[in-house]
Amino acid sequence: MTFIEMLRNASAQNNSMLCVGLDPEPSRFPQGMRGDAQKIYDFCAAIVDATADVAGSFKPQIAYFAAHGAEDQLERLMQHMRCNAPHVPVILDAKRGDIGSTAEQYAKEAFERYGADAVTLSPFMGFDSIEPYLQYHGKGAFLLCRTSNPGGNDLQAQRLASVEGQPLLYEHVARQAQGPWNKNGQLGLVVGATYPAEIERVRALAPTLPLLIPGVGAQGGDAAATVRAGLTQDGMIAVNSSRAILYASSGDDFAAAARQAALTTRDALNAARA
Ligand SMILES: O=c1ccn([C@@H]2O[C@H](COP(=O)(O)O)[C@@H](O)[C@H]2O)c(=O)[nH]1
Repeated sequence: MTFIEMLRNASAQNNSMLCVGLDPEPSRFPQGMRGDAQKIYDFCAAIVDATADVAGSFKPQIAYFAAHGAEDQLERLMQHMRCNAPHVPVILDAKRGDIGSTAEQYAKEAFERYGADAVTLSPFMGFDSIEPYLQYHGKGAFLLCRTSNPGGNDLQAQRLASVEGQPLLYEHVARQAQGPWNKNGQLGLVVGATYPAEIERVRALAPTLPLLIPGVGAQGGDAAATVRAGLTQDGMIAVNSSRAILYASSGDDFAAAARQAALTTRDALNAARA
């Protein structure tokens, strides 16, 4: 099954456009685990188990594991998700971008070492930096397009004078991903929930691509505006929330609280469907 089929099936089965983000920060763990980087797997596995029937996708952010030398725990977590939530696709948020030969190694890391269903990529180095990921049949890749952070505009909103019609850089990325770059039919785009007008613009340029939309929850993006701007008949959305779910409680009830936060977010997204 391809990544896009998995995303469609999981979204339908769990009635969910919510992507549960896994950004484990030991200093924010509940009392008995606090500050202990050896507990990253236990913390994340508890969140996965509590949200497996609520999430349309999971998104571990690799930096939160690598910063603690916890890549082995990420491997175990990926295995845990495959066993305990096999219907939910996993998007490895790695934001890789490098020349082709190095990209081959990053693709191997994401899809062979970790067994991710999709990965996030920076398209800044052009198509040859994306191509190695497309060699993996059925695997997905989300290209950064209009990111959720305020500085995203520094480059992404610059006009490309060399391209016909003079689009903004993020508009050009959206067009390339919808068109000539989408060699395996599994490309998607990352667009921030903090910029609903840009989500709408990206959706107009890329009507059938899945959009990964971080920025609701801790970053304050509007869930309803996100759905109205991004969701269409042909275009799926995966709306990510990480900290607001992971740290809904700092007590021993953290997993139950995460589940409740995930349910509330999922229901808010569903309520905004047309
Ligand atoms: O434009 C982007 C691209 C990626 N992210 C990532 O999403 C989560 C957001 O976490 P919250 O706690 O829900 O704010 C995080 O992993 C970012 O690296 C993004 O925020 N914006």
